[in-house]
Amino acid sequence: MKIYFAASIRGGRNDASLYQALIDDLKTRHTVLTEHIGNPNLTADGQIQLTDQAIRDRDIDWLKAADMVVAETTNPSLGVGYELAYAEKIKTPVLILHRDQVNHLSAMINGTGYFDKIFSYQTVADALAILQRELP
Ligand SMILES: O=c1[nH]c(=O)n([C@H]2C[C@H](O)[C@@H](COP(=O)(O)O)O2)cc1CO
Repeated sequence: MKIYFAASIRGGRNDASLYQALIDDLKTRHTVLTEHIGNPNLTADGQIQLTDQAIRDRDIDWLKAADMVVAETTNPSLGVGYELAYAEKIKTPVLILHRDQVNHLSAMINGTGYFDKIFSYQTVADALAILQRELP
């Protein structure tokens, strides 16, 4: 499957190594369109070599091409919220991973019936087990 992995960039990069671990696992079985999100050298400035319009248009093209969106939502991100709403509009299936012990997922996501695969997890190993079970 082609997977659009969504996670925080300008919202903050504290979980960048976690994103990398999730992407590395998905890549063993699927194609990840947004590999850059796990890049440890990508800071909260974002992809400054591109214009914001180029980032947005490229990502929407990838979102339209994706079979599935996988989002790690613990670190709040406006961009991820936008991508999730877009996925809902174009009816792309979504899987959400969130660490409830860190914060509560936005009601605007948790309260949307379309998002019916929301998994709370604690450790990286838990998250990897969810991905391996749900996206074999
Ligand atoms: O440089 C970027 N590259 C990029 O692909 N994005 C996309 C992919 C991420 O899933 C999402 C992150 O949004 P934000 O930067 O608001 O946290 O937006 C966002 C930025 C910067 O906003």
